[in-house]
Amino acid sequence: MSTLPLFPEGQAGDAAATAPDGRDAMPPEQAHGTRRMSVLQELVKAGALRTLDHALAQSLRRLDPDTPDSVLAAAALASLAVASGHAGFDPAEPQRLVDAAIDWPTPEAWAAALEASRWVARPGAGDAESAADAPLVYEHGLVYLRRYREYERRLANGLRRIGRAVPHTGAAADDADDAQLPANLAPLFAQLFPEAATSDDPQSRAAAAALRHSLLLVTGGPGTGKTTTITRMLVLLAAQALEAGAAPPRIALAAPTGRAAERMAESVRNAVQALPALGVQPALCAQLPTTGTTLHRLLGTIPDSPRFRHHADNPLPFDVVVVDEASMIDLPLMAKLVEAVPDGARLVLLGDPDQLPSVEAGDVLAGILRAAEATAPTATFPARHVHLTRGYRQSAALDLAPLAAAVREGDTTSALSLLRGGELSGVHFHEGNADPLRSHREHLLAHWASLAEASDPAEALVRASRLRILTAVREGPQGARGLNARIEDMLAGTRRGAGLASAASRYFHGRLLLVTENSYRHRLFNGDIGICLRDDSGTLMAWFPGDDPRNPRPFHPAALPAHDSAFAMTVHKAQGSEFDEVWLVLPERYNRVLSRELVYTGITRARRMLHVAGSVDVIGMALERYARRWSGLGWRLGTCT
Ligand SMILES: Nc1ncnc2c1ncn2[C@@H]1O[C@H](COP(=O)(O)OP(=O)(O)OP(=O)(O)O)[C@@H](O)[C@H]1O
Repeated sequence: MSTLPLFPEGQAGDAAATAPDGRDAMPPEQAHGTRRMSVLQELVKAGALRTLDHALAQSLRRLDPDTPDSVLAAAALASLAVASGHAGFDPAEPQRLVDAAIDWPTPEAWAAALEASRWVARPGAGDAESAADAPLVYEHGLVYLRRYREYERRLANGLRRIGRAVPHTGAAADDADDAQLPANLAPLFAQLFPEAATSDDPQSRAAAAALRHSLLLVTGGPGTGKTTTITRMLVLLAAQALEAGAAPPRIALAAPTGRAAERMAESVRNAVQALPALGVQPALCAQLPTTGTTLHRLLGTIPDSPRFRHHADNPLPFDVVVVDEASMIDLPLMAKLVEAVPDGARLVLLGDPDQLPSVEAGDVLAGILRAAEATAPTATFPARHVHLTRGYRQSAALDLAPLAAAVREGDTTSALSLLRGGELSGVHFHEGNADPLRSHREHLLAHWASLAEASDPAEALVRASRLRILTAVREGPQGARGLNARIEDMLAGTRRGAGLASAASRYFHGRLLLVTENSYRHRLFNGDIGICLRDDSGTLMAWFPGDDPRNPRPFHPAALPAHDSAFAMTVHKAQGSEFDEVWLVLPERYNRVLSRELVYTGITRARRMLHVAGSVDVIGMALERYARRWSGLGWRLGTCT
């Protein structure tokens, strides 16, 4: 059997060398007169497949013309599933992926065809590698592209390895009570967590668990103290090493995007500054890291390669790896991260599980959490999970918590009555308003025009984060693309001496940019935001944040990786960022991407003021939908069915 060059890693979109010809051979089912059109043909006709998905099915058929139509369709759908955020495709619920009227095979017939196919591997056990010559894997009810099945398997194995190991520093992970601290740390613990003495304080529970366990999950909404807790936990680990006469722990702080890494480092610095007031010695505080890095930088990108310098055979040189915004990490990246964590090191994942899962194959954090919930710490998946619920960042200006809770729970009645009631400070509902660019033109335009007047690029980037339009969709009248085009026209009209003609020039002084692909060469990553401004010599450059926030890095606009404008951006792209004032603009009609996670993620990006523009019907439909993803991770971790 020939091995197919399917889906070069990280370049799924480029692999579509074959354009769909729309002429699918007559499927065996049709030859027997049972259906008029093959499932694959129906999918193509419905416009459900991407070129790449169809090309995969076509290559299988070229290699073996007898491949049943249902297997070809399953291959195309497994490919489409990854692009829709799933790890694999469930043939028992195809309408969850494609909601066109398709004459689907019965789950039984589909399963039988998959089981009999030469293209489909059926590994004997969840942790066994699947045969390299079969491009698909059918396992535990899901059809996977082999590569993604392998990522899932490697991730599960890696998590188990980390969780079972005895941490380098600290007490062994055993079944003793987490709250039982090493006696010599008790005084410091009491200083760090004064509330633990009088109440059941989940922050202190998380820190105590971290002393005993190598794999810790700390979750909670914005401002619930995840970073503060972890900073205090790191103090405990540093103190423990000091007492034992060991070297200080080597600690890495990382996040999936540069922006999130920066925010995390800033929160850690703030938390460290508060430590002396709690009586912590400055010498201990000095051992904590003050900078964060992206996961890509941590793992060491190799130019033009999806592989990293650090992996199982060249692990990261750290004893503790703390990763923020873990809900944004997709399956391939999480698998690579986990494999690069050395034996005996700790991995701490922080995140908000109610946010949107990663756009790419994911729901990884949710899968890990489900497994951690379902198991005792000594079982097959020894992870500790602490969920923080009390919000500490109560801004007097913005009373978001009640609305965020209603949205998170899908409680449409409460969410709408809170929005309409107008009593939450800082929250403004523009019911039925489909065009805030028109209704609030002056206010919005004044903000964008001010970017071009900043004294330097660093100041312009700070100003840029003061206001952002967030959209659910990219296309359509309420989509980021159309709004950006209109905003650019509006700005062109305001520029002195500039007629509309200058709107045609793509790059202009004050244009906000959003990078839409990872470029390891530029060290620019999907979601990074920059601004076009003229430098001292009058040359227009694109400025992006660097390691030092005071010194953004200039790039020639023509040399940038793929990018869009960023005056308006999708909620997906805004994950990990916060803005003083958020305008969440919802589409006029229901769209598949709407879900309660999307609305939750969108509204929780606001720091001081939130505007929601949309209809009651669309909000209601969004809150009814839960962005559940197909994943075998929970099952693979040995606990879920
Ligand atoms: N136990 C506590 N007592 C008082 N203030 C606290 C406590 N824990 C956290 N805070 C404060 O709450 C704010 C938010 O904390 P922190 O940044 O740790 O939250 P977070 O969950 O990491 O937030 P985000 O999700 O935005 O990253 C900070 O100002 C912090 O000082």
